[in-house]
Amino acid sequence: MIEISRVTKTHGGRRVVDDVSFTAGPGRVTGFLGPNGAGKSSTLRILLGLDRPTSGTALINGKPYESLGQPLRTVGAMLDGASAVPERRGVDHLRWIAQSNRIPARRVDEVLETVGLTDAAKVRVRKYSLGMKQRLGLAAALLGEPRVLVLDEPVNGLDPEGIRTIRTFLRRYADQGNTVLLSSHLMGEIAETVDDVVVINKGRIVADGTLDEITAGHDSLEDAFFALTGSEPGASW
Ligand SMILES: Nc1ncnc2c1ncn2[C@@H]1O[C@H](COP(=O)(O)OP(=O)(O)OP(=O)(O)O)[C@@H](O)[C@H]1O
Repeated sequence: MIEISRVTKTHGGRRVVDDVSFTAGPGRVTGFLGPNGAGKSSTLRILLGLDRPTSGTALINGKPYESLGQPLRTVGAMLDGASAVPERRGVDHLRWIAQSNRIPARRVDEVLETVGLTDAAKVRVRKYSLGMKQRLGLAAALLGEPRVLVLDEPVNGLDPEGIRTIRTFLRRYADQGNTVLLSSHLMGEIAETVDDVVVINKGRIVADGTLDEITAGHDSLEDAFFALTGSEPGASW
């Protein structure tokens, strides 16, 4: 369970996150949607303890990230899929994370299998395609068998097959009772993946509900999004 409550973040006097509140619950895939610069990453960074809010609270299973005993066992995060050292082999990247978080080495093989990277495990990350880097990022997020997943733009740059793979995985993961929060500015790709939708624009939440509630009265999530954010197709993304 993720609970964001009245979070505000100010940079140089400007509110880039402005009184943001929403929850993401177990068994659901929640899409955190908004145009570029809307405040998605800033909010997720606060949730994951990488930045401090100016005010408000962001809790994972009732606790701020800093108070989680073994954070990787509670929440898996992918903020940028390509964060591994390019000269490292995929398997070594995962082993390093496992070791430094006291996660058993057997998990490395398991998550490689889960994301379909077993055959590429010994290839250096610099040779990975974007989709393979995203899979590696997901594998790292899954190492600690967390019940909560937070993914920033997980389908960005993926081809349709890569998007389908991630979508199928997240659906299954949520169906097992886990909590999934993912951000995106790609409405078309996300509509088929999410159960709940939170829309942020210029730092403020402009809509929050189930996919059906948000799209009611519109032809698609994309149309709803443009109506809610007042943006034009292609204007900012
Ligand atoms: N450290 C910082 N100092 C100043 N401004 C910042 C800082 N971090 C973020 N911002 C600004 O806050 C706003 C929100 O950025 P953020 O990255 O959260 O948006 P986003 O919705 O994730 O968009 P994107 O998809 O483009 O990353 C932007 O205008 C950005 O320039």
